[in-house]
Amino acid sequence: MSVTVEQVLAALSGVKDPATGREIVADQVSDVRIDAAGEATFKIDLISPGFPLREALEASVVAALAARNLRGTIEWGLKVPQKPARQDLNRLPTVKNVLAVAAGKGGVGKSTVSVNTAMALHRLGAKVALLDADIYGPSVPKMLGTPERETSTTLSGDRISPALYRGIPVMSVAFFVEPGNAVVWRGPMIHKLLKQFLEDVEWGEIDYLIVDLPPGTGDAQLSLAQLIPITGSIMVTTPQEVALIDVRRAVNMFNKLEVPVVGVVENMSYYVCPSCGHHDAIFASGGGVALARELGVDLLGQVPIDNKISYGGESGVPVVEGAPASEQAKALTDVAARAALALSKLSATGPKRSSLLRTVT
Ligand SMILES: Nc1ncnc2c1ncn2[C@@H]1O[C@H](COP(=O)(O)OP(=O)(O)OP(=O)(O)O)[C@@H](O)[C@H]1O
Repeated sequence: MSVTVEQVLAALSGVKDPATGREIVADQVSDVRIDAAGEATFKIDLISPGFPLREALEASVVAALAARNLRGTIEWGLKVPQKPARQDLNRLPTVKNVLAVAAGKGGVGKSTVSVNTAMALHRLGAKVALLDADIYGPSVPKMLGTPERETSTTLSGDRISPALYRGIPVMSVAFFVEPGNAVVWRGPMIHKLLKQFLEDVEWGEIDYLIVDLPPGTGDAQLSLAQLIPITGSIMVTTPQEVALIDVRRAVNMFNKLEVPVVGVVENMSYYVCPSCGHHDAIFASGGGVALARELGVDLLGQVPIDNKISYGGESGVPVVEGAPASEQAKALTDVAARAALALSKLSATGPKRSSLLRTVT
């Protein structure tokens, strides 16, 4: 008996995306076709790259078809949802989502997480760009090595094309500020420069613009977070309680700005003994887990302290690119996939604010 396109769609009609709870036939199933042997093939667009719930979705699809004595071949695609329209988001009309990477204090690995998140999502098939807005220590270009293309202005002079590193468009304060002159540049000039990055840069069609914010919660951070149309933010911390206090302050800032905090990354979580593989919590343990619970957000991952990661930063080849099969790269790739999923869920289902506003004054 030959199957029809209508039968396949009818079978799939009850299947829901486990991330959003919405029926996939609404806008994720396309291109249903039946070959000469009567076998069905169709495309399902996932809402985020490296989709951790893909197996669950696949199982529901197979079960729904089997319930009607049907079978089919799935071709997986990627369609990242557009963030909900907000007035200030018009500044970046070709960018679907802006993910800010923030930290309560310096040196916790915020730039390392930014660069590896961008690289990991790029490797998973998303269109990614990276904005280094860390006015105090713009380190993104150094962490990415030599650019394939430098930044330049267009012939008309009113548009800027970003530099290209490993296939990722990048803009950085470092391209315009001599390292020793950063102090002179702070304040209104930096603000103006970043405004230009948002309004005059030809980012192209982008699923996720990753923004490396400066650490802390001072006036500079506040004005940047207001300037940049952030869809959601992730907080990078180390496990010690003293780092966590600063994170709470930073989360409070985002809450005041109504920017959802989508998750916490605990960096330098543990050390893996290279001889025996034992995991040692050299600083403290459980801080990130407790913080995520307190905020009512996901713990996006615990990243080990490891010289592969620091070497990746020093050498200009991020660990997710240089040693993709390593435990360290997998931990960082998981962080990226979970952050992307959280953002896509926000865009697909509307924002949910962190509960911190209720718990911290
Ligand atoms: N998980 C890790 N394992 C080993 N080294 C790490 C790890 N994370 C970060 N580092 C190293 O720690 C240093 C600080 O990291 P990074 O520059 O990413 O921090 P940051 O929070 O962005 O700092 P800043 O406040 O200067 O912007 C770098 O030398 C980096 O390579």
